[in-house]
Amino acid sequence: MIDGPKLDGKVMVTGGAGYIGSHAVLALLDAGYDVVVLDNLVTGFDWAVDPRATLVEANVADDTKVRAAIRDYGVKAIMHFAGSVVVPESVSDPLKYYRNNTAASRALIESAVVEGVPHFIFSSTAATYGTPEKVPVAEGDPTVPINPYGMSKLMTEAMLRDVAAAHPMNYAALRYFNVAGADPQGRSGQSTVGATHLIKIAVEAATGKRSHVGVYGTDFATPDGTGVRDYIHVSDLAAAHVAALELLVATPAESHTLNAGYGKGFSVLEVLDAVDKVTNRTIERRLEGRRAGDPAMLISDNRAILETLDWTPRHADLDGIVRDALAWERALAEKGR
Ligand SMILES: NC(=O)c1ccc[n+]([C@@H]2O[C@H](COP(=O)([O-])OP(=O)(O)OC[C@H]3O[C@@H](n4cnc5c(N)ncnc54)[C@H](O)[C@@H]3O)[C@@H](O)[C@H]2O)c1
Ligand SMILES: O=c1ccn([C@@H]2O[C@H](COP(=O)(O)OP(=O)(O)O[C@H]3O[C@H](CO)[C@H](O)[C@H](O)[C@H]3O)[C@@H](O)[C@H]2O)c(=O)[nH]1
Repeated sequence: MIDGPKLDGKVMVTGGAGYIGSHAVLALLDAGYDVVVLDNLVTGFDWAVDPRATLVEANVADDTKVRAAIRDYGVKAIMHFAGSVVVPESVSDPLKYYRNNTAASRALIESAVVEGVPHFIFSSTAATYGTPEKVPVAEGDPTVPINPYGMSKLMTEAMLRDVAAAHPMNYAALRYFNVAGADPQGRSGQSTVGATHLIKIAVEAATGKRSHVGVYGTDFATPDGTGVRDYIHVSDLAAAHVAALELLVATPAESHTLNAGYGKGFSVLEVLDAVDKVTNRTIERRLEGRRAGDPAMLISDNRAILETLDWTPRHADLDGIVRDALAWERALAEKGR
C-alpha cells in the first residue's frame, strides 16, 4: 500500500488467534493498520497473535465485552473469522454450528450496528453452494448447502445483506474455497489440533505425526474418483481481506459477496502426489469410504474477485502451498507443538 490505511480507527479481527485470522492480522499489520484481536481461544492460540496486535479474550457473542472493546479501541471495521469449521462435525452436531456460527454472528453484527462500526468482512465459504450444478461455480449460482456448516454461513450472509440495507454498514462476504499453506516468512501457519483439512493432514503424515492419509471416497464423479477442490494459499486470502477492506472504505454504499479461490481444481490424489514430490517421500494412502457432507467437486469462478478487488494472487501454485505448509509443520514439530 502506497498511501497507508484510509481507515479512521482500528480493525477488530475476530478469530485472529486461529489459522486464517492470524494471517489476516499479519497482512493488516504489514499494511500499517492497527489491530485488535477478539478470540476465545477455543481452537486458537494466544501465541499465534502477532505481538503488534492487542488480544482481547472473549466470545463474539458476549455483547458486553465486544461492545466495550469496540468503544475502547476505536474499532471502525470488523473482520469476522471466529467460528466452528469442521464440516462432518456440523453434520453430527448441527446446533453447535447454528450457535457458534449463526447466532454468535448475529450477536456480533448487532454489536457492530449498535456501536456504529461502518465496515464488516465475513468469512463465508464455498460450502454455501452445496453440490454445484456446474463448476466453476459463480456467486450468482444457487446456494443449496448440503451440510449445517454451509447453512450456518449462508444464514449469516443473509443477515449481513439485510442489515446493510437497513443500517449504515457495508460488508464483504468472502466465500473461501479450500484454504491451505502458511505464511511464506514462517510467522504463522495452521496449528489446529486434530485438524481435518487434507493438506494439513498430509504434511502431518510427512513429518511423522500421523502414520497415513485416508482418501475419503474414490467413487466420486471426478476424473480420478476422488474429491476435487480449489486450494487457495492463506497469505493470498489474507491479502484479499485487506483489499476488500480498502474497497469498503472507499465505497461505503456498496457491499460484495465474492468467491475467494484460484479457479483451478486438484483431486485428493493430485494433492497427495504434490506432497510426495515436495517431501521426496511416499506417504501411505488408505482408500476409505466417503465422509459425510462432502461434495464431489468445488472450483471457484473467481472472475468477480479479480475484477472487483485490487488483488492479484501471488502464491497460486500447489507445490508452493505444500512447501509452506510443510515448513510450518516442521517448525511446529521443533517447538513440540
Ligand atoms: N479453513 C478453511 O478452509 C476455511 C474455508 C472456508 C471458510 N473458513 C472460515 O474461516 C474462518 C476461520 O477458519 P480457520 O480455518 O482459521 O479456523 P480456526 O479454528 O483456526 O480459527 C477460528 C478461530 O476463532 C476462534 N473462535 C471460535 N469461536 C469463537 C467465538 N464464539 N468467539 C471468539 N472466538 C472464537 C477460535 O479460538 C479460533 O482462534 C471460519 O469462520 C471458517 O468457517 C475456513
Ligand atoms: O484426511 C482427509 C481429509 C480430506 N480428504 C478429502 O480432501 C478434500 C478436501 O477436504 P478438506 O477437509 O481439506 O476440506 P473441505 O473441502 O471438506 O472443507 C473446507 O473447505 C470448504 C469449502 O470448500 C469449507 O469452507 C470448510 O470450512 C473447509 O473445511 C475432500 O474431498 C475430502 O474428502 C481426504 O480424502 N482425506
